[in-house]
This record gives sequence, structure tokens and C-alpha cells, in this order.
Amino acid sequence: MSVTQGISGSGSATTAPGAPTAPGAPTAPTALSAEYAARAAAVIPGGVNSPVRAFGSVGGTPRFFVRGSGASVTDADGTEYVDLVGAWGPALLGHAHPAVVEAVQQAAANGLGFGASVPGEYELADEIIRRMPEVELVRLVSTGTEATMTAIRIARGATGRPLVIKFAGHYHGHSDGLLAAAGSGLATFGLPGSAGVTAETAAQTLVLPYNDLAALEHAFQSHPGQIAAVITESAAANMGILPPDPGFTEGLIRSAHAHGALVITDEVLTGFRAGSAGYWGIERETMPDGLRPDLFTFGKVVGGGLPLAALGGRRDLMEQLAPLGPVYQGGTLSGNPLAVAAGLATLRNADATVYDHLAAAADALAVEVEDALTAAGVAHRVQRAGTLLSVLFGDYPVAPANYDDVLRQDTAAHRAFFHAMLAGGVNLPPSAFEAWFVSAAHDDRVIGRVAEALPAAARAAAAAQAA
Ligand SMILES: Cc1ncc(COP(=O)(O)O)c(C=O)c1O
Ligand SMILES: NCC(=O)CCC(=O)O
Repeated sequence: MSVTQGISGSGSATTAPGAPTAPGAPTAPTALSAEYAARAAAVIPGGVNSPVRAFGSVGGTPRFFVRGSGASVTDADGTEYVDLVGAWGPALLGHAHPAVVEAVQQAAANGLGFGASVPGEYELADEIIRRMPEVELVRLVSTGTEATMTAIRIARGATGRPLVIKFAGHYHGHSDGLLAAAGSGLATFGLPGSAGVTAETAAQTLVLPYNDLAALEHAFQSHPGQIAAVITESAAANMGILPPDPGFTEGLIRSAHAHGALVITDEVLTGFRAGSAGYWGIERETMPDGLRPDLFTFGKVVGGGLPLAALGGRRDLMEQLAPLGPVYQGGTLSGNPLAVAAGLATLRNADATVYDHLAAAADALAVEVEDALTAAGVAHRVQRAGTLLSVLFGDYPVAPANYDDVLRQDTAAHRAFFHAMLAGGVNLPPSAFEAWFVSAAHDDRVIGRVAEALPAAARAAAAAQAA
């Protein structure tokens, strides 16, 4: 399918008024971003409210953004970029999509929140269940971290067991028990885990290599009756993109269930993004009847860019939550009406046409990247999971299977590539371990702008690899 036109109403990349620097220019002013970064660093640790925003692993001046529209973002110095970060996932329809902005404005005009239920909460739950029939009840929270933390609490409450299995390189947010060998910012900054997590808490999480069913079975046999749940990203997307090997998800569910443990599938990043029903929606097609995870977690897209996440799954498990059951979870802002309105507007506008468009845009982008890196002789792999992609630099004759494989990538080549793309007007995640995001506004023209920046970036990566 062609991506000739951004989906209508999504405000594809335009040159905003106010003398922005032409994308593709070799250099761009960064004086205001640098000034703001210094002011932020004076009052905020590292100048950022989430470490992944820092340019720690790539160096240079992190850009402060003042505007986003469709597929583009504009920094404080007026430079416009094609955006492939997508707010780290939520911007499925593109930045400032008119339907989402209008829904939020209307909700705001009616009051910012009441500490009581609003109709949009069950409407959003209905929308999630419509796409994911495995989800029988939904609870709305504010962050993906809360969603996974609560899912694990339910698993422990329901099974009466203490231990949880996670996979190395998977990221499930920043709750104490899930930070060991985590991807995302911890991978980016080379942290094996976090200080401040007690040894007792850390000991309750078993970390296993991804895509290794023998290791999983061995863990179950070594801890009989002790493992409450296995939590897994439905396709790993926080150590770059690394989808499960064929048969891994099926084997994982079978093994967990055979040992009385639950399966929590974390779709915070992939949910309603990798495909209309997340990555599970893709895997479900080939799964034997009735084989399914027990709990799912969602975030990012489901909140349309405002702080909202969700968990859901089997009715009997979700009914463990207070006020029905003994597992406690709460939140002043849970189900906030603005966030609910943004999530609903996003999901309601994300129809089959949007997902076809996202797939075509990701395919077109992958081809451009592949061609440019191959032409420049850069050793690399383009990694895919549904509409998500990432680029792994280095020699990978065989596809990577786990975190150890990914950790030996060539981060110097990534750094050179990242900065050349930024100079060429393309905003990529400032990390070799993060996914690239397209939106409904990434049309042929936008992909063409990325293609223009690619040859110089590929040459820069090649030079770094040769050094
Ligand atoms: C798979 C996954 N789970 C959980 C989270 C945590 O979500 P949040 O940052 O909203 O707490 C993330 C964030 O990137 C994620 O990618
Ligand atoms: N893929 C990792 C993230 O999206 C993290 C976002 C954040 O912690 O700010």
C-alpha cells in the first residue's frame, strides 16, 4: 500500500510559520536548547524528568521541543524535524491530531477531574475489550509502571506465590521488582539494575534469557510452587525491537500454566501500535484455541498522549482488585477525564486504514534505511515487530535472540548515525536500545525527507565502524 497521503486530519509535517530552519540543513542552531538544558540541569537532576530524554549515550545538546504537528516536531530554536520518537509511542495519529486535541479541550472545559467516575472510563474499557476479547475487565491507571506493578500484585495475590520471572532486556517500568537487567534507559546507560532496591526485593525476581524455553522450564523446576507469574513484553521493544521466536510465546504460556503460574503480557509499548490489537493480536492468529495470557498491560497509545495506562485480563483475576477483592490499587488521577478523552479519541480514530497506513509507512522506512546502510557498507540489521522498527548496528549474520546478543552492538556507529540524522532534520530516539515510531501522518513526503538525510548518516556510521 502507498503512503502517499498522511491520514486526513492528522496534520502531516508542515513548515510551521516563524522561520524554522530547513530540514536537511547540515547544521542547526541550538542556542536556546542549550540555554534551557543548562537552566533545567540547575533545578532538575540531569535536567530531565525521565533519563531516556538525556543525550547521555550520544552526547551533544538535547533539544527542547516547543511544538509538534503531524509527523514533525519543532525545537526551541525553530528547527523542524521529522519525528520518529512519537512521544515514545503515544503519538499514533501524529502530534496534535485535531480530533484528540478537540476531545481534550472539551473534557477540560467540563472540569479537570472529580475524584469520581466519568462515563468515558467504561467507554475506554469497552474499546479495549472490543479489540482484545481476552480482556474481560479493565482497570485504568496513570502509567505503564503502575499497570505492570498492579498486574504482578494481582498475580501474587491470586496464586499466593512470591516469585516473578522476567526476561533480560525487557523493560516494564521502574517499580523496584522489575528493574533488574531492564532494557530502555538502564540498557542505554549500561546499568545492570537500580540502587535503592533491597536485596530481598531483587531476590523475588528471577531474570532469564529471552527466547529460551529450556531456561524457563528449568526455573520452574528449581522453584516448585514458588513462581506467581512470568511477565514478558509481547515483543521486546526496549532493547531495540526483538520479537519472540516462533513458538516462544506458545511455549511460555504452556510452561507457565503447567506449573500453576500466570502469564502477564506487557503491551504498554506494543499495544494498539504494533497492530490494532497489539503484538498479541498478531501472535493470536497462530495460537492454538484457548491458549492465551492471563493478564495484559497497556499504556502509551491507550492514553493518547496524556498520563493513562491500563491493565486487564481474566475476570476472576481482575475481580481480585479492591473493592471486589483483597488486592489493593488506587490513584487520585486514575481514569482522569482528560486522559480518558485523549485515549478514546485516539483509539476511535485508529481504524483499519490507520493500521494499514502505519504498516506501509514502517515498511517504506525500513526499505530506505536498509538501502542507505547497505549502500554505505554499514554492518547492521533492521529489526521489526508489526509497525515497529529499530536498527541494530554491527555484524549480525544471525538474528539476535536475546539481550546478550543485543549488548554487543556497535554503539559508536549508532551515535554517529543519530547525530547525522539529527543534523539532517530527523529526530530519532537518543539511544541504540529504543524503537522508532511512525504515525498516521508519516506519508511519502515525510519518508522522503528521512530518505534525504539517510545517505550522510549512513556514511557517518560507516566511518565510525571503520575507525
Ligand atoms: C513495555 C513497557 N512496559 C512498561 C513501561 C512503563 O511505562 P511508563 O513509562 O508509562 O511507566 C514501558 C515504558 O516504556 C514499556 O515500554
Ligand atoms: N521505550 C522506553 C520508554 O518509552 C521510556 C520512556 C521514559 O521512561 O521516559
